[in-house]
Amino acid sequence: KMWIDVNSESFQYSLDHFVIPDHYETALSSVLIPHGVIMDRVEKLAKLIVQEATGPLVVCCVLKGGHQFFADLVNYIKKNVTRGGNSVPLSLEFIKVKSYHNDVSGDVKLSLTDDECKEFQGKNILIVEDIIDTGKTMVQLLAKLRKFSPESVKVASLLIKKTPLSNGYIPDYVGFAIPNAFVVGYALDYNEYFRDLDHICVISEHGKEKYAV
Ligand SMILES: O=P(O)(O)OC[C@H]1O[C@H](OP(=O)(O)OP(=O)(O)O)[C@H](O)[C@@H]1O
Ligand SMILES: Oc1ncnc2c1N=NC2
Ligand SMILES: [Mg+2]
Ligand SMILES: [Mg+2]
Repeated sequence: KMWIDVNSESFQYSLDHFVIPDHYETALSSVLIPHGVIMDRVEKLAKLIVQEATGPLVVCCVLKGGHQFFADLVNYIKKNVTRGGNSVPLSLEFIKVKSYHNDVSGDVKLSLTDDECKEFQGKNILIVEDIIDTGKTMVQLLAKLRKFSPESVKVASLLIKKTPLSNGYIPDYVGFAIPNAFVVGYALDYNEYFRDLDHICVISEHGKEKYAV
């Protein structure tokens, strides 16, 4: 199978079994993916990506939510070599995309100037995202990037959500498929809260009310 399928019944851990920042204790309902498991999966994704790399990569972080996965993935990529024993030269790009208010997807706001896009022309791009939920962000981002005729574009997303709202987009590399719940932590936020939480957790109803905007 391409990814680890997280079915909510057998995978949710009690908050009591992990170190959780005091300031978030009452705003979370469970730990879905502990930080250590995330790191072990990211290490494997890095190995797969390097094995399939055919030359230098432009690794593109989709801010803000993608930053932690991007940082850890790039660190692991640097430790790997291709099947032919070659290391993979990397250059790094950062683009900011925003569409969520509370736990609802709105208009996708893409801050990508044409100058920045010139960096992508004729290059092998790896887009790094935290989650594919409805798929709106990625479909719109890919449409914009394709206009700058890159050599190739691949997408790595740590998570994909099993939601009826999905437009069916599936990335090239996926860490975990998660249940249809709003998750936070490992740079995933709810109105900018929880990015400072290491584990991927399910937000509680109290947390949604407490941090609603
Ligand atoms: O598949 P979709 O339904 O489009 O949702 C996924 C996107 O939404 C979130 O970004 P958000 O708008 O919260 O901005 P952020 O990355 O700054 O948190 C997330 O980081 C993905 O980029
Ligand atoms: O579950 C989620 N948690 C945080 N951010 C997002 C989510 N789904 N789309 C964006
Ligand atoms: Mg995002
Ligand atoms: Mg967000």
